Amino acid sequence: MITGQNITKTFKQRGGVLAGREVRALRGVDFTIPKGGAVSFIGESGCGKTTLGRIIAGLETYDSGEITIDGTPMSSLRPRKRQPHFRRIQMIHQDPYSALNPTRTIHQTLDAPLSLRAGQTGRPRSWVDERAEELLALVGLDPGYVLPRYPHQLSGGMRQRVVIARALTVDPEMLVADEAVSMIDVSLRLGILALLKDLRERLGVSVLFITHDVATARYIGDDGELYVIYRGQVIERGNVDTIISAPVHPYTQSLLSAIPVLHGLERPGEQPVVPTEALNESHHDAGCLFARRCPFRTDRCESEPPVLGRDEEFPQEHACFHPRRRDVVATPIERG
Ligand SMILES: Nc1ncnc2c1ncn2[C@@H]1O[C@H](COP(=O)(O)OP(=O)(O)OP(=O)(O)O)[C@@H](O)[C@H]1O
Repeated sequence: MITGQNITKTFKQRGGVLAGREVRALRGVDFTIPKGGAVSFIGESGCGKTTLGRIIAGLETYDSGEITIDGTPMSSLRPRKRQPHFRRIQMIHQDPYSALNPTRTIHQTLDAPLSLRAGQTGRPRSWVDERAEELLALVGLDPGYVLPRYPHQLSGGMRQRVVIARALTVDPEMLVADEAVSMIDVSLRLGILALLKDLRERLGVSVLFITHDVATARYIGDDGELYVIYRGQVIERGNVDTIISAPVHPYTQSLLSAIPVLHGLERPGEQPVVPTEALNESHHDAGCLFARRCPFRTDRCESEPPVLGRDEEFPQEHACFHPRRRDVVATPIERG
């Protein structure tokens, strides 16, 4: 199990007109990813979901907070001693082509980490080739066809399967799939999602999806948890089906709506949700971060920050003073 408490991260813009300006990518995020569980982080571009995924995978530092992997708080270890823990969390990036070395055959790509693993675990050399074939078969590829080939000789879907096979060489506890199907041909996406779902079921590996696409979040399993992130904060969290079928935060409602903006359905005549880019993000952090875009805001929202929590009325957690089921048109979902 992997947990995070109050994770914060601020970036300083390096170049351009905004050089020196601070970007609060994460403003105190808590999360729990159970063993074998499926969690999705969803939110619009720039909300901080990739930063959080990279922190969980040990690829990015964080300013404050604590990450605990299988009961061990990472702050109790020196950076070098953290590596073996984070190695068990493998990231699958959106572009499988750039993730693979174009000058290496798939055999060479898998041989390196497997040889290392064999050395660590005292296995014979013959195990390396056997395991490479086994892993390729596990991800739905024909080892005989794939092993001698270079990445450019494979389709995008095949390449992403190779990336997943490579991630499996270290017997990971968790796969972090960051928009893992967004650059793959639409016809092949479902196959990759089905594979991740299958690996979860067969190997007990947990899967973290980072996506802006609600259908992806939902596909992985109806026991999955959904975290809706807005400007570095989790604003709604709970069972994926519960949130998708009955979101209570106006931001989630606007995100799930088939139409690009949520009109003031509850209070006709109110202004619709304002796109983020229309706002100056640097001010108005005193109250709810969504207040200026929200058609349901009141004075309280402008001055007091709502805290993520559960009340008696709704099963999911939310950070809103005016949670309510509203009649939004959700994106149609197809689940295999
Ligand atoms: N290395 C960096 N240096 C400076 N700012 C950064 C860096 N990485 C991320 N940011 C900023 O932090 C914020 C969160 O970025 P992040 O990539 O985590 O968001 P995201 O929700 O994953 O967006 P996207 O879906 O577009 O990848 C953004 O404002 C982004 O510009």
